[in-house]
Amino acid sequence: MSGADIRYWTATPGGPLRGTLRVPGDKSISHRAVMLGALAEGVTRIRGFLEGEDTRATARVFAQMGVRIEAPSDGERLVHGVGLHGLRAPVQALDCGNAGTGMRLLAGVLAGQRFDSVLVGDASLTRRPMRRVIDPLVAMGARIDSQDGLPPLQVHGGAVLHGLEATPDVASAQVKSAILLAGLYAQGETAVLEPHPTRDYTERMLSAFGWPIEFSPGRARLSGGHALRAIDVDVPADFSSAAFFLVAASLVPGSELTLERVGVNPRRTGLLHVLQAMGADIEVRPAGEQGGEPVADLHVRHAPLHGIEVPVAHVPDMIDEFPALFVAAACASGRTVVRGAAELRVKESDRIKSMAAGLRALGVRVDETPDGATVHGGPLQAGVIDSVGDHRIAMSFAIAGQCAQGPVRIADTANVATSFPGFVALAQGAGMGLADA
Ligand SMILES: O=C(O)C1=C[C@@H](OP(=O)(O)O)[C@@H](O)[C@H](O)C1
Ligand SMILES: C=C(OP(=O)(O)O)C(=O)O
Repeated sequence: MSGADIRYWTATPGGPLRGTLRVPGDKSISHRAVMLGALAEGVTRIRGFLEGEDTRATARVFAQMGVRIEAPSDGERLVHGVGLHGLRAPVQALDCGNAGTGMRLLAGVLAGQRFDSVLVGDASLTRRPMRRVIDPLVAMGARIDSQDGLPPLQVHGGAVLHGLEATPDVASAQVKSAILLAGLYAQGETAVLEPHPTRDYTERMLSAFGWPIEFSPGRARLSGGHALRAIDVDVPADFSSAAFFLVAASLVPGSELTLERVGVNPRRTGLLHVLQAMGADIEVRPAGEQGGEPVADLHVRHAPLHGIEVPVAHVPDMIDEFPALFVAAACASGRTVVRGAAELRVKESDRIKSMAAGLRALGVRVDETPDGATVHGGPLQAGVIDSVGDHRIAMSFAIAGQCAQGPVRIADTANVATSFPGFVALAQGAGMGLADA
């Protein structure tokens, strides 16, 4: 990106956050709804689809393989499924943009096709490790080439896949999902036994699309040779997007905010438990089910936070929320210790390094470790932050700016559109001091 293209935000304390907000649709569910809708028989109607760059990239990839996807209104998609074997060979490389989820799950789908394909991504995605999906898929019979386990991935068509009992070392829903999606095309049974349970959206959605699957936390098992039948998918609001507002309203005196109909799958709500343990006042008001997922209105009021040792068992259930947690920790009294979170180093950026650098620029002491950090709460000063093109880093420092003693200027914020289009307007509407300049 040339200097002239870099977008900046300026975050300043704006006063209490108030009102009722609905954040955009869940990213993980939106990716999967397009994928399974494309491979199903019939027309899948998606409501609450995340209009983010990551999920739109996934929709474009399936359009390149002959799937008709209509967008009758904002957040709505009609996916005209082509059936499990109906995808067509793409003419060009399939561009997943910034999305690890898109690329890793697609690798599983493409491993079972008759045609060759190439998966590419942006500069950040091109640095992210793919061996974690390549190795189990190759063990199932797939043929995938890469340079040192990094994108682009060349997926060769016509491989005969067989089922496998996979025991990945890393707790990753993306790895589990890639294996299960390849398992749809495999002979025999495919099982995944995880080192720690991760989000189970692929399992729940396969079942809703009529594919026989057995699953329980940390375990999933299915066989090839069935069919997917189109359904309607009503996507709940994304907990990871709501997280920024949970932290901001907890930190800013006088705040009282309700986040409506947020997906509260237990594999996503680790931050809720951790913030509550730090003293946050968050009430979870169950609001039934949406798209087969539990949803709740989250009512948050300002409360003073104190540092804690984050229980390692919560780490996979809050993996995308650590940047926001680091800000909560910086504004809390005492120390917050994070361990067992080495996965943060292989996200859109090295999120331990990016958050430590940004917080230090605001005068906060952060001691990094290979798998976490200790954040010492204290006053935040004015400063300039580089988001390094990582959406969650940019939004986290917008929250930090609400508690700082002077303006926090954040460089390179355009990437927020990957997961949270409309963040600035929603944040301003809630009362945050945030200028897109
Ligand atoms: O399966 C998914 O939709 C996701 C899984 C997580 O990644 P890992 O599987 O790498 O932990 C998460 O960080 C990502 O934002 C979405
Ligand atoms: C890690 C993330 O997404 P992905 O892996 O899909 O790029 C994220 O959204 O924080």
